[in-house]
Amino acid sequence: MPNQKPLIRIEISKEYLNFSAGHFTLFSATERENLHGHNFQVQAAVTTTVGADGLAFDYVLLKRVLKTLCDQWDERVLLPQQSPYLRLEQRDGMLLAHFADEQIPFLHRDVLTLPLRNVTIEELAALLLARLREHPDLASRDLRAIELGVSSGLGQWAFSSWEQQTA
Ligand SMILES: Nc1nc2c(c(=O)[nH]1)N=C([C@H](O)[C@H](O)COP(=O)(O)OP(=O)(O)OP(=O)(O)O)CN2
Repeated sequence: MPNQKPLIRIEISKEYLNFSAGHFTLFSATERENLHGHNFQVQAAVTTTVGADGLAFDYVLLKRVLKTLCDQWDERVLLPQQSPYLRLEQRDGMLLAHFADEQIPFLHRDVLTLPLRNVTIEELAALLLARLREHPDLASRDLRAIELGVSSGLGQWAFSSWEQQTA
């Protein structure tokens, strides 16, 4: 067995890693929730190696990246760009969301569209994981696995995970 460095899992779950956002879940081409909001909570765990100095990497860096990502979504209504049920249209300085026979207007300052099929905790977790993975501050880290969780309320989480494929 080659001399492999020990792996360690570092978990970050801080109260301030959250974002308050509005959304509505789309259940079909004709059924959706009313617009409402959650205080979404975020947590993450990374699996990495530990150096000869007993340090994996300064996890403050991970907390900073997670906070930056949360802040980007905070205090906005989140809309999916890739839903099969929702069409987004720019008209008269507004963003119109077309759903079934409804036209839902939003001011640009209040809304953020995301490359998602639906604004669900599972889709939000997957997108946050992708953005964490591609963040330049983490690119040089020897990350072997990442798990990212998003919660829409106490006791309900979705976790998206990535693991380095061994050759
Ligand atoms: N698979 C998913 N299903 C649902 C999601 C989701 O993200 N993924 N989201 C919702 C809604 O956002 C809904 O607002 C959540 O409803 P609810 O469970 O009632 O939320 P509460 O925090 O109020 O939970 P309580 O059990 O009522 O305390 C629905 N489905």
